[in-house]
Amino acid sequence: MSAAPAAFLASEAVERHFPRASLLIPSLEAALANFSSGAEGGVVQPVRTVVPVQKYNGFLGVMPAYSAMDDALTTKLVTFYEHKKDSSVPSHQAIVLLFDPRNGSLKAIMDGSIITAKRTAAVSAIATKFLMPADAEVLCILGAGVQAYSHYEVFIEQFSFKEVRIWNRTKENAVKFARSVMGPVQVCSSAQEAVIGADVIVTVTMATMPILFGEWLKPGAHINAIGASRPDWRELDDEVMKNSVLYVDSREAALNESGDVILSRAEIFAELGEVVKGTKPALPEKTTVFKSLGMAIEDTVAAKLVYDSWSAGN
Ligand SMILES: NC(=O)C1=CN([C@@H]2O[C@H](COP(=O)(O)OP(=O)(O)OC[C@H]3O[C@@H](n4cnc5c(N)ncnc54)[C@H](O)[C@@H]3O)[C@@H](O)[C@H]2O)C=CC1
Ligand SMILES: O=C([O-])C1=[NH+]CCC1
Repeated sequence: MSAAPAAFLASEAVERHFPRASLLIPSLEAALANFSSGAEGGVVQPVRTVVPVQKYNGFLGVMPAYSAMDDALTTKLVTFYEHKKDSSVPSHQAIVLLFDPRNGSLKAIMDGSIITAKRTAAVSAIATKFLMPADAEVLCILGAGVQAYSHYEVFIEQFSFKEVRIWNRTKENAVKFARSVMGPVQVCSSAQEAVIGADVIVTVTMATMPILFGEWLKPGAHINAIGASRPDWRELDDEVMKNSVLYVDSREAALNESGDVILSRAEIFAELGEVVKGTKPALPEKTTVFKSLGMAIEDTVAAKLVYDSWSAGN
């Protein structure tokens, strides 16, 4: 007897079954808490394997995870390449494979790019809910790529900022961003101009050297640091790292993969999952950094959401 053929869910299907990042917030909060609960949480997730493709300035990441609570088993394959200016190919491409955990059969192959964009933004929204200052009014986004759009969408839905600012290395992409999203966005000519006075900052660039400097920060600001996922890459300078309370998605990953954490030698205060569980405090009155590297378990719960909706015929 052979297993039923795996379903293929292309990006349109994934989008249809996962139309808003916020749909994933409850299951992501549970997954983050389970991840930070050790063996009791039932999450098995090794630090991802990353294969450098040096000749072409690219990387292949392999991200497997199993969640006993969700009874879901996946692996994501994600490539990330430094953007060539004239490239029509996205810098990040991904697929997620969903297996039947009872027998190892492949149940589905799905586009992973939308999942990556939305689950990352949803995790940042969770961190922001806990860590942003009580009277946050100004949101600043540094970068204008895929993650900038997904973060904007969920942040505008979940919070009520009075002002949104964007800066991008290539200004025309920041202008394009401001023209294509629903609400008003102020395009800034420098990162410094965008950051000064901001309450919540999202760094979503492919920078390998700092683009955010501590001297610009408003005390009490909250930063979601999403890029710089290699041990020798930075988005934040030492002053940001040393003068903030540092939260991470995974301690183990941060100490292996994050240049911002490794090179600054900043002390990790807590995993976000510990804050969700209530075993470590959120300190929204302090200047805080959430250093996100992206976890396989986030893809697992997203793939389950998509597959369950698809198989129910929604
Ligand atoms: N933490 C997580 O879970 C995840 C993190 N990421 C990371 O988020 C970042 C953004 O990803 P996407 O939006 O998908 O990429 P993208 O290629 O769509 O956008 C990248 C943006 O960075 C800008 N940029 C490129 N080089 C730069 C430099 N040297 N200095 C300043 N800006 C620069 C580009 O102009 C563009 O606006 C990347 O670093 C990516 O690896 C991506 C997926 C998940
Ligand atoms: O979690 C993820 O998929 C990634 N993090 C950095 C590059 C891709």
